[in-house]
Amino acid sequence: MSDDSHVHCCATTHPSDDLEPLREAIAQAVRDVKEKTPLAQSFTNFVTINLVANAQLAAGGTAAMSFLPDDVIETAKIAGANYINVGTLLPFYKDALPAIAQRLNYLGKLWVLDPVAAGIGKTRTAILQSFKAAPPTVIRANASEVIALANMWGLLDADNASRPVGVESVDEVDAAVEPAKQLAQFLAASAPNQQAAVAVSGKVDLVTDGEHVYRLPGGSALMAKITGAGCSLGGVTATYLAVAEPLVAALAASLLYDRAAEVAEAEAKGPGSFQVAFLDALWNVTAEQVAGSDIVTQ
Ligand SMILES: Nc1ncnc2c1ncn2[C@@H]1O[C@H](COP(=O)(O)OP(=O)(O)OP(=O)(O)O)[C@@H](O)[C@H]1O
Ligand SMILES: Cc1ncsc1CCO
Ligand SMILES: [Mg+2]
Repeated sequence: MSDDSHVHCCATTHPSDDLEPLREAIAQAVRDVKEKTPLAQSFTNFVTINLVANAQLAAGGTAAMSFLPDDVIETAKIAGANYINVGTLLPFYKDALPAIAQRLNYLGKLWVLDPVAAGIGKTRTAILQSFKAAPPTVIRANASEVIALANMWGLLDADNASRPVGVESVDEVDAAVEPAKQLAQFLAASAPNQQAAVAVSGKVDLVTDGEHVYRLPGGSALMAKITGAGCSLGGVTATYLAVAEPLVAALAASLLYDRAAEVAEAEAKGPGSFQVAFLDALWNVTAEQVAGSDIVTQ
């Protein structure tokens, strides 16, 4: 068998590559969530809060949504991981979110950040700035948000211009490779076991632990036609973070989303039926399908 045919055979059907240990850890994370039904707590936006909870349940976990600091901290004590999404802000968040992040970090509680609309508004900027001193373990965002946050935290050189973006990405995932690596390295430096990850969503998703970069092709363009695809991916990433290390959690969640989106697209007539089919597919996609996905490391 030539090298070419070997690569073709195994990348597309039954993978047998040097990612085998990582694939086994991803499969184990998917199985563990289905078996252990871990609780991941969310402090998230009002637009997509229902989809976040339903996606966490469909992946096999459980959900709890909280906003008041004492509620968040008490729930964090019984949750496996936590999720903060700054999509819709209220005045009290300006003090509450920095205090919550500090307390989570002090207690050693892991959390995932979705810096929705990073760069927009003084309040959001103050909140996201404050997280630099009490960082999450995983960041899940679109490319524009990753670039904006890395800039805000002073992790980039002047070449990477910062500008505010809305909730939709205006950048390609490839433009966020270096910002994502810088962010992951920064998170890892203050993380338990020095392990962290950044997941950048888009047509081809990208996940990095600060050292390695993994590109995840596939999914469906219809994901951009339902609100909360990204927000709920952050929530499901927290569900996996309750049972797995950050890199494995970020990969498992992003790959589950890609496979489930493909199943849903085949059944959907439009965005409405797509969202319903997508939730069903989150439930039905197997650990083997997730772990057997194409993962591009070049
Ligand atoms: N063109 C596309 N093709 C395939 N998958 C896509 C596409 N665009 C987005 N996705 C998928 O949609 C999910 C969310 O990614 P997206 O980049 O839209 O997040 P987002 O901008 O933060 O979304 P939101 O803030 O609306 O929740 C990911 O699973 C990603 O792979
Ligand atoms: C549409 C929208 N507006 C604030 S948060 C949100 C959900 C997608 O990020
Ligand atoms: Mg988003």
